[in-house]
Amino acid sequence: MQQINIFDTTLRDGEQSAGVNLNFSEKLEIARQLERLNVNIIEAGFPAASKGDFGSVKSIAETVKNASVTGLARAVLSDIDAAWDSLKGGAEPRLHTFLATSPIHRDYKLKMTKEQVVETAVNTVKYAAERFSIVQWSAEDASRTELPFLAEIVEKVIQAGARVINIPDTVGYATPKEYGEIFKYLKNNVPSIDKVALSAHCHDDLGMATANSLAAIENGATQIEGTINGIGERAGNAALEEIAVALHIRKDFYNAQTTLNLGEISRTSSLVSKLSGMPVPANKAVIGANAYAHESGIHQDGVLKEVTTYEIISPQLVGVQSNSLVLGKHSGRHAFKNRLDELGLDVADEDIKPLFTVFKDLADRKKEMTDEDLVALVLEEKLSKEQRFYELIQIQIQYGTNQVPTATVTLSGSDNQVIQEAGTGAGSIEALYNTLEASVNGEISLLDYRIQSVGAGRDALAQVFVKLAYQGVETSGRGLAQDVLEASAKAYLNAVNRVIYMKEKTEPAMQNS
Ligand SMILES: CC(=O)SCCNC(=O)CCNC(=O)[C@H](O)C(C)(C)COP(=O)(O)OP(=O)(O)OC[C@H]1O[C@@H](n2cnc3c(N)ncnc32)[C@H](O)[C@@H]1OP(=O)(O)O
Ligand SMILES: CC(C)C(=O)C(=O)O
Repeated sequence: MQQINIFDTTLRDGEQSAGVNLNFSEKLEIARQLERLNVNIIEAGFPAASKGDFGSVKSIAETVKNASVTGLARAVLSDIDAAWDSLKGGAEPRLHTFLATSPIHRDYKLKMTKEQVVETAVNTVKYAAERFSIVQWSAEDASRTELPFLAEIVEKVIQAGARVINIPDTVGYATPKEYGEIFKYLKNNVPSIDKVALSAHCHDDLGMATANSLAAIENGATQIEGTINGIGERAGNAALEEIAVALHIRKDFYNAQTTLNLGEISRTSSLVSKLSGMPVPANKAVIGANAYAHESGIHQDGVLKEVTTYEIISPQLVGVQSNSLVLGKHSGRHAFKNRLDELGLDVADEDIKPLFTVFKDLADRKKEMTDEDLVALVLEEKLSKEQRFYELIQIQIQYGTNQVPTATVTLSGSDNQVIQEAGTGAGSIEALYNTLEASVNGEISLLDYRIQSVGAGRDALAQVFVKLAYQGVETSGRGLAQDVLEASAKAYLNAVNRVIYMKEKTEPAMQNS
């Protein structure tokens, strides 16, 4: 199986993400985590860029023991000197130097002829090779470079002492087929190519960075450069976690492997996201919050029956604790029942169907049904099933800052007779409760009223608790609904029903005694 070296540039190209600025201790913390992840090479920064970069490359080189540390330098002697001064204390001083080769960069940016580009690259690689044990040379914008010229300069820098040749798709322009063909071309047209390792460095401007990196592996690359979470200049770099997991899951196809400790991926991703301030999109491959979450009923049913029906990566592989079946409006009965069982809610089989109907109705109005919602729903249904005498059919409340609040309620009472009442109050709840009191026949004193939201968010369910005295009995009631007024009405009727239920149960026994 082909061994693929992982070159992590989170601290260099990753830090080139707009808005990201990592301080010294943050860089060191990331470098230590990259060591735990077991990457092979850490590009710690661009020593000539600033004093801060110089200092952090130096201390990372001196601290990290299980990975080779490198720094970037232009084809400029003073850049190489700065890199040497920062890296020479490390175990294996290694330089990454680059010069653009494409006509656009030669003509407009560098203002150099082909000959000048070759001469500069060769001279600086020679200079670097006298100092560093390993020199990596990158042909910036290689994917937009004339192939014969690319082959020519690559051969010359190898002769000058480069040990690794990197072929960047600097602006994320290449397609996987084209990018793979560049590696194939170099393999066939550079006489000394077998003396060096070939490296791929892809950007994600067209969303093809991972695919391009894998295409390079198929065509002879043995080193892959990228960043954690794919952060980096513009649309970012290739996401290393995606490439490593793709190689692992599809080893049957790629026949290649990395040394990465895949179980550290989730931790590394969270650390980089936290310190860089770059959130990971929920749908991001491998490490997104939704990567192991199943939302729809058909998928959830499949996963419950056999997890591989819809899961090709086991979450534990990358250090994620477990998958999740998110309950919502797309969920089905299997997942619903499974979650109730997991929560230890004892629901008889015949009660699942009506409960599921209420669940779907609520889920239609909420983004996600939480465990708290389910517990509240089951308790509510159990309670109202046992003690239902008056049932709420409909309420309508009118409230305006300059008008008297008015409530209209429709209930069904014993023998399914329909009761309709209207009333007013000082506030919406009082209008509602005055009207309910008139509907249920008999005086009611409200002793306590509390409202609580179930879960967080604007779409949280409302749970209302009341304590009241009715027909000489004090009791409590609870109501759950999306709306606070509906929950209030349900809580009130729940308490009234309890009193009637208690009286019905206890009075015959009293009469017989
Ligand atoms: C594709 C990549 O990601 S490459 C890495 C990009 N990263 C960075 O640029 C971050 C660090 N950079 C910096 O801090 C600064 O740009 C520095 C310190 C390197 C240079 O700063 P300045 O001297 O002010 O130059 P400035 O950045 O404005 O322009 C870049 C100069 O380098 C030249 N240059 C660009 N690439 C190279 C190269 N590989 N080799 C030699 N010269 C180069 C440009 O042509 C330009 O030269 P000019 O001044 O003669 O026109
Ligand atoms: C310096 C090189 C490797 C680079 O970052 C690029 O071309 O994107």
